[in-house]
Amino acid sequence: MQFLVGPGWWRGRAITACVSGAACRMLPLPLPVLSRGAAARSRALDSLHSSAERKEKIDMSRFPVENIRNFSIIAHVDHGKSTLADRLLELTGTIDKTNNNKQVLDKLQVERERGITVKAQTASLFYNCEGKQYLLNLIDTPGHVDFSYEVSRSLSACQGVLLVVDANEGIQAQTVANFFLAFEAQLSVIPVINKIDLKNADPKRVEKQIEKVFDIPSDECIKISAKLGTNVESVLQAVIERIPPPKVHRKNPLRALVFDSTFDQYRGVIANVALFDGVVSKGDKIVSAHTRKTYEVNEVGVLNPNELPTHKLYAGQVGYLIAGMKDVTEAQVGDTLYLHKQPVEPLPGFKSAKPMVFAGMYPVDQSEYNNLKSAVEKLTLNDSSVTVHRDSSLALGAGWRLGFLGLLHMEVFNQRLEQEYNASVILTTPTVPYKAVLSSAKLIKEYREKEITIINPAQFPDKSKVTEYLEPVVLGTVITPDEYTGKIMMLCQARRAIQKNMVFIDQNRVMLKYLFPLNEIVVDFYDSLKSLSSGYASFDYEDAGYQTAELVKMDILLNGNIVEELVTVVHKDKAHSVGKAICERLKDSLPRQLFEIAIQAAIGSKIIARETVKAYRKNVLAKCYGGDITRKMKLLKRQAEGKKKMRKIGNVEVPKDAFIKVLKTQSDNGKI
Ligand SMILES: Nc1nc2c(ncn2[C@@H]2O[C@H](COP(=O)(O)OP(=O)(O)OP(=O)(O)O)[C@@H](O)[C@H]2O)c(=O)[nH]1
Repeated sequence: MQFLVGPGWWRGRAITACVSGAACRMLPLPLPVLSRGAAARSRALDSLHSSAERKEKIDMSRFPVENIRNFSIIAHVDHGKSTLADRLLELTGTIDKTNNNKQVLDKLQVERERGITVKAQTASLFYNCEGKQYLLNLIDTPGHVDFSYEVSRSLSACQGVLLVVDANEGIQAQTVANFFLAFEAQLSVIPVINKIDLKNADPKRVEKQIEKVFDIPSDECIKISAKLGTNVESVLQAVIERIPPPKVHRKNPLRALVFDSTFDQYRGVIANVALFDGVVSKGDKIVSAHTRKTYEVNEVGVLNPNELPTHKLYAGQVGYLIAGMKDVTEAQVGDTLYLHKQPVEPLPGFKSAKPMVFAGMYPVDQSEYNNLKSAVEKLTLNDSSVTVHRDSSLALGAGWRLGFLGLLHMEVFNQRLEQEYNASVILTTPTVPYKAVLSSAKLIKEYREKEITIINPAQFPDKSKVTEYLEPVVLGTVITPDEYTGKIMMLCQARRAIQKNMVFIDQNRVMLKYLFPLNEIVVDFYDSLKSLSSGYASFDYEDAGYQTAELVKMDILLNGNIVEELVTVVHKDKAHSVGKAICERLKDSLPRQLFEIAIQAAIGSKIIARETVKAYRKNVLAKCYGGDITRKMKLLKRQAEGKKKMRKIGNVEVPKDAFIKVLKTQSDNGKI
């Protein structure tokens, strides 16, 4: 197998001496005023939040660097990250133990409705062990590939991870992807085999997979049931024993990394920070290395999991900071904050997220443009992996072309706009970022470069002006029970994929690696894979650059007129089937009119698919029995004029809601 980790990498990690687990007390760390158990503490915290006057705050200097552990929980989708986080919050007294604690860190409505984590969440836990007071900063991360940018950013604030693997499903595609994110970041990895209570759980088999694929000895795996709470204490002990404290210097000038941020309409930007050096307190004057703007810190604190103000934050700690940043551009994820009087070298920050799909977004009603603009700006602050370019369209007016990490990401963004900002939007057909190497001197001059990226199909240059087209490709990993391998290989072939590797991770599970054109997997590949493997196969992918491709621009025409919003770029071999699908869908959403409507898909001047909406011949004389002949003539003339007028304009009048319906159906169905 190609990417097994070399032996011994794992054992080199730092280990902090820790006392035996038996002596650890699973108690909440009592604050001076909050010492009567979790319930009292919870009540006290409520009052802390409600009363700005409250003086007693946690003294964070009580947590020296050696008593701090910063870690993320990473896993494949649904392997139990958020449930494990619930149990850790309960065990440390951060929340009361009740039967209602289900994925408490998944706070967004979209997360609760879809049952998935889309946003990484931080929680600081206070834990007493052998007389020592530990500060454990936990970050619960999403599992779906579209949100892996959240995972990689979260890892920058950590020294270790809990790699959770389902005891029944075993290692899946995102387990591998997330493990390598942690491995490349040189973090300590604690494998946790979860759901051992399941009837079909086979932790021994999963241990062997972990040993084979990640070279982690099986005796390092911790077997738990996060749902029932079985053996979860050992996870806390392992965090203390196996994850090293952060390497930081409190005496140095402040260096705080902004690794996430959210927007609160009353308090402005709330930046999640990891302190690499120094100390920050309320009242400090700080500078953003990115914008060079100076701010006064209004509040610092930790997330417990709600905001809990503190006097200060010290190097090694992870918390939040509010400093009157009102404009969304002021709080860049990856920025370094430092003290006004003590400039420092900024931290490396993050590679920016690379969008995989682009779509046009427009307000349903243009009068809503400014409201939508403000909503998009605020939401992109909470989700910095979305890229935004201004755009406009003849039919839909002013809007944006947004870049997303995948279709689920696009759907979630849309849902959040609707739910959190009450915004109603139109999304156009999603497209992947193609490239063209230009041959036309005129175009090269216009674009000021020879190779251009096309994120709007309407701007796809003609073949006569191009040396070659390039399409984005990804290296995909499929993990499946062996019995589905044949069918999956056929599916991959149909998606123009090239096989790169195949390896057995145990007696009956196969890991396949394929190079896929991104366009072929971004929409419905995952659904097809799930349906032909009865839900057992998993899929993940990573960017693998570009390859030459025979691409064509496909226009959709209504009675000979191009519909700009429905222009798509497709591979030459797929043009017919995609064109047919769009025409059929458009036919369903256009009302019949007084004349026939030809819906056509065309490549250049060649029509490749056609549907017809029959004319609705209104019998305007139906109510004129007998009667006056001049009245009949008048009505017939009016009908003819109506037809003539539409034809004369040379355009079909598409009711706006019908048009919106087509665009919405496309993105809802995700079929194109
Ligand atoms: N039987 C059993 N079910 C579990 C256990 N842990 C989690 N689950 C269930 O597995 C499902 C997924 O759990 P989550 O905690 O949401 O998983 P996740 O990894 O956070 O999911 P994403 O954030 O969407 O990737 C839920 O229905 C949980 O109740 C366990 O130990 N045993």
